[in-house]
Amino acid sequence: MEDNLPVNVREYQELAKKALPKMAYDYINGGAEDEHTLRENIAAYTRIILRPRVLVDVSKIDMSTTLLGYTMRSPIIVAPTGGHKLAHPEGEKATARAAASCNAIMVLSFSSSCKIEDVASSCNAIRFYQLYVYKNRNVSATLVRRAESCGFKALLLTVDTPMLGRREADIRNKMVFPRSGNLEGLMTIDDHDTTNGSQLERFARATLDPSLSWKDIEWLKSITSMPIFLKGIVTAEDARRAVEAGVAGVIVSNHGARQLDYAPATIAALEEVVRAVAGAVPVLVDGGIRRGTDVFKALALGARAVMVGRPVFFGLAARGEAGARHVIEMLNGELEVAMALCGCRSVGEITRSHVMTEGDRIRSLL
Ligand SMILES: Cc1cc2nc3c(=O)[nH]c(=O)nc-3n(C[C@H](O)[C@H](O)[C@H](O)COP(=O)(O)O)c2cc1C
Ligand SMILES: CCCCCCCCCCC(=O)C(=O)O
Repeated sequence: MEDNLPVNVREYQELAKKALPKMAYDYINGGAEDEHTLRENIAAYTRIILRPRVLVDVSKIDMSTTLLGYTMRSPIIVAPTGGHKLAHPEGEKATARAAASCNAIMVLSFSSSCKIEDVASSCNAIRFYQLYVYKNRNVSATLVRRAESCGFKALLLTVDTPMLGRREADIRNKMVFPRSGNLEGLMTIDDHDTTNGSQLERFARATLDPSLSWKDIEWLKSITSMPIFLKGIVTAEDARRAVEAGVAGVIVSNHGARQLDYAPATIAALEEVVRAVAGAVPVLVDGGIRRGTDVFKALALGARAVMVGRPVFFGLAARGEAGARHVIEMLNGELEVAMALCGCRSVGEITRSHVMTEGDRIRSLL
């Protein structure tokens, strides 16, 4: 057993910063433009207060929850993040093993540095696949088919990235993204311009399909039988359209504040989306979750589950598979304590009355 293991996500972030080259750390940590939304994703959680309930028998806490009929040990899912080989040579295979050992669902990114097949064979687990749509639809369709035949159980279509947000640290660092084995034989990336800006941004501009629109959900349904979630919804209007389009779930996400700066903090947008969806499909949320209490707050505001991005990446960078696993376990442990101290024995007992938002405080003064 190592001495002085980190005791929270913030300490993992510090270790990751020491362990990684600047270009990699800045890519993982950074957000778009002024990084206002990046700060707000975290700050908005700090403005929500918990309302503890006492004298409840909490000798048994059950954090399990279900999604699409799958039972998870806790409502924490590993968010899709690209390029895990930036953090560790084993890349997404290490993250997949970490998630599987915690019985947590991992969403494999379309821009993963390991092949879909290698991640699938690295260990047994329920996994979802995240999709971007390329201008060459056949490439995306092929990757979807490969994910489905590898046993992935759901598809998360990321809808907030018709083009890449301006991540100024990546532009400054001339960010170079690890090659994805997934594109071998499907697409060649000829980028000889090593002098200027972010290579990832150039590649995204050359390949992502900015014409993707609501009508393409039908196309996606026609090429897969996996249930489809839309990732990147932050308004009631889009949430209602998503339900009308017949998706299996909605993910309140601003892409970890890497796309549109001054988009709302996700925890601030969650209730609006939950109300609009009105129970038709499960609502998930990601962005800024660094504590078990954050998970608790998201569930109290109506999320079925949460996804966690950078914290797991930091764990992987700091201590490989063991670090990624420890991050998930720490968040689980913190959630368990939060539930006990709020008098909740199961996630079903976490209710809106367990939190007080800024809006609640203002309304109580009127
Ligand atoms: C380094 C990094 C890479 C990411 N890559 C992807 C990706 O390939 N596809 C995607 O849909 N979202 C991607 N995201 C966004 C995450 O899925 C998620 O929305 C976000 O990380 C949640 O915020 P958090 O990091 O504060 O937990 C990425 C985020 C980071 C930090
Ligand atoms: C194999 C590279 C695929 C590039 C597709 C678009 C770039 C997305 C990069 C990952 C991402 O979403 C991020 O936030 O970073």
